[in-house]
Amino acid sequence: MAPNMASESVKVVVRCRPLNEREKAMNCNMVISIDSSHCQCFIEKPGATEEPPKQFTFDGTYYISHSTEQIYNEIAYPLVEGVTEGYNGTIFAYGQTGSGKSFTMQGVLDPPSQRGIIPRAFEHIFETIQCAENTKFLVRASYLEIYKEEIRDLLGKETKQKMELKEHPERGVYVRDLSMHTVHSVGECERIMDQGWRNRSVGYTLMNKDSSRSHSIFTIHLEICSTDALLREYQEEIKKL
Ligand SMILES: Nc1ncnc2c1ncn2[C@@H]1O[C@H](COP(=O)(O)OP(=O)(O)OP(=O)(O)O)[C@@H](O)[C@H]1O
Repeated sequence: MAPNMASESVKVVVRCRPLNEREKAMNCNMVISIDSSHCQCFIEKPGATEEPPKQFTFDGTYYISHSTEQIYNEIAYPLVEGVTEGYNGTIFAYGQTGSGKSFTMQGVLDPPSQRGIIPRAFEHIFETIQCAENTKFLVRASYLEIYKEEIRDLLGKETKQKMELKEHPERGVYVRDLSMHTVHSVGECERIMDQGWRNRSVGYTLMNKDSSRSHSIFTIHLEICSTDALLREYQEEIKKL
């Protein structure tokens, strides 16, 4: 873990992907190099070798040799651990088309080290649930897409229907009637993720032949309840009778 990372509530990390087929065919060179131990990223200006590279510092820097497993363990693990303790957490993947957002969040099955952050979070949460004593968990998932300024429920009955954005004085901003799906296992979560993924708006861009063309938000809602508290409540009710 990079120095001071544990104390930051917002961490910004950068991941560099390998050249794609199109870039290789155009004989492009890598212009990025990374010093992971100092969380630094260097960008050279192509053709200007005499100019010093531009230097940027992040909370974490990952090169083409790094796996999603490593990113999960260093960045996402503490955040998801916080969620299992009742805190809110968000992982926000940002970058131009073809930069590797889906590769990082959704991931691939092979090699296993490149499984995505979302399925790793499912596994992490269900492992916690299995080990927890005297605690009951309710896990629900929702998945929406924002495409051309319109919101769609990727897990709803009518995935093309435009949803409404609302604001509540206590709950904050929310999407009215967004479907929530109770999940009991990692497998069920994966099925829901795949189902929503198939409903996304996709298309071709010059940088990515399988571009998703939209923004999407996958949310895992976790309700945690101590069974001791439940038992006490139940005993109180019995006393009243
Ligand atoms: N770290 C990586 N290692 C190997 N291949 C990668 C890596 N990152 C991305 N790729 C490959 O690059 C291509 C584009 O990645 P991806 O679809 O994840 O981009 P994206 O940012 O989600 O794009 P869009 O916004 O257009 O949906 C994919 O073929 C993906 O497999």
